Amino acid sequence: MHSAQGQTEAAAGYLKKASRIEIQLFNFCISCHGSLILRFGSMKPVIVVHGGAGCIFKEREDGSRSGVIRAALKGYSILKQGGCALDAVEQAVALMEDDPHFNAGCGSVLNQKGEVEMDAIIMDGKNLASGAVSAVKCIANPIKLARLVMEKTEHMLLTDYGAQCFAKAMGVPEIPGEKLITERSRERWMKNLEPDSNPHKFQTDLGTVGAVAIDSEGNVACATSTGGLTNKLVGRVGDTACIGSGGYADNHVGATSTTGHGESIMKVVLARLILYHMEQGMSPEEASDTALNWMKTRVGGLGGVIVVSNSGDWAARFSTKQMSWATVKDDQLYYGIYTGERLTKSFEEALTSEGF
Ligand SMILES: COC(=O)C[C@H](N)C(=O)O
Repeated sequence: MHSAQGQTEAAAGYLKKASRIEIQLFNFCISCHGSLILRFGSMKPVIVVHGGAGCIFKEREDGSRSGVIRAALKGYSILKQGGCALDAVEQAVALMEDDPHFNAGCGSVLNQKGEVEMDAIIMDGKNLASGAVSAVKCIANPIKLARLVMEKTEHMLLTDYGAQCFAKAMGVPEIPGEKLITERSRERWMKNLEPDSNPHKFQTDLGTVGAVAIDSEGNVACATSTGGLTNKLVGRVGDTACIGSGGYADNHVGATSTTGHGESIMKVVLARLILYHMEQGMSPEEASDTALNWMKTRVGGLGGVIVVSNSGDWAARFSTKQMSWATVKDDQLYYGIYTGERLTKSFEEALTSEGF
């Protein structure tokens, strides 16, 4: 054992042993590129939510602000209790679907026929599993149905009648379509039908909802839900239901959820594009701005995004006039609606002021 070879063998043996010890001490994983990621202890959880990019009308501003804050608090509470990122994003989005201030679930905009048709997607960054529904009617929480598609089928996207049959089979209660329609969405629909109406007027104040999160295990997830565009053609499927456009999550990079002009988002595959920029070394903020700028210059589309990286860095960026968003990290809430606005409160204080 005094030869150089002997020493090398001894060192190799020691390393083998040491790495076995490390395996026992630390939670670790090997990425598909073969790099070893050691996680010392657990990740700090982070959640970011949005309530839609666009031009938020004054009458919807307070409701939209408080809706995203409540959703972020809900999601963060789940993460803080050791819950997983998937549960946090699903519950945060479901809360906003139930809130009539947003264009998702109850409060969804109406299609040309005056009906609600909703799209939703959820994705698990651990294994790239994803589930989506498009053009679904008469259910309260499309995001929950999307999760069932992910977990109970071998498919990734169910649409319209097929999604409705699946919902029935899963015991998801069917509700009257009227229950999803608010006074505001019906008024807009009627105004848009007037011959001299400006078809773009209400297209800017919509309110799609979304969430991204990282949990204490380092798993990321995203969820997005929408009623789509006002007075859209029956059967129109937007970006929200399409993997890579409305959202994407991959533990090797991070997670993102998008909002804005769906047809533009689909043309540049916005969610995956942001993660691609991050893979090339950009921060979540740089990647978001670069991708949003590309969408604007290449196809003339505006939108907004939320991002969390696999190291817990986050961003909420938009090229529209406004986007309501809220984040909780390190027990601190951050939120805003206007460009450059970043208000903050402690998590505990926010829980009390929101009546949780
Ligand atoms: C803010 O509006 C939206 O996000 C709409 C959604 N992206 C759609 O086109 O279906």
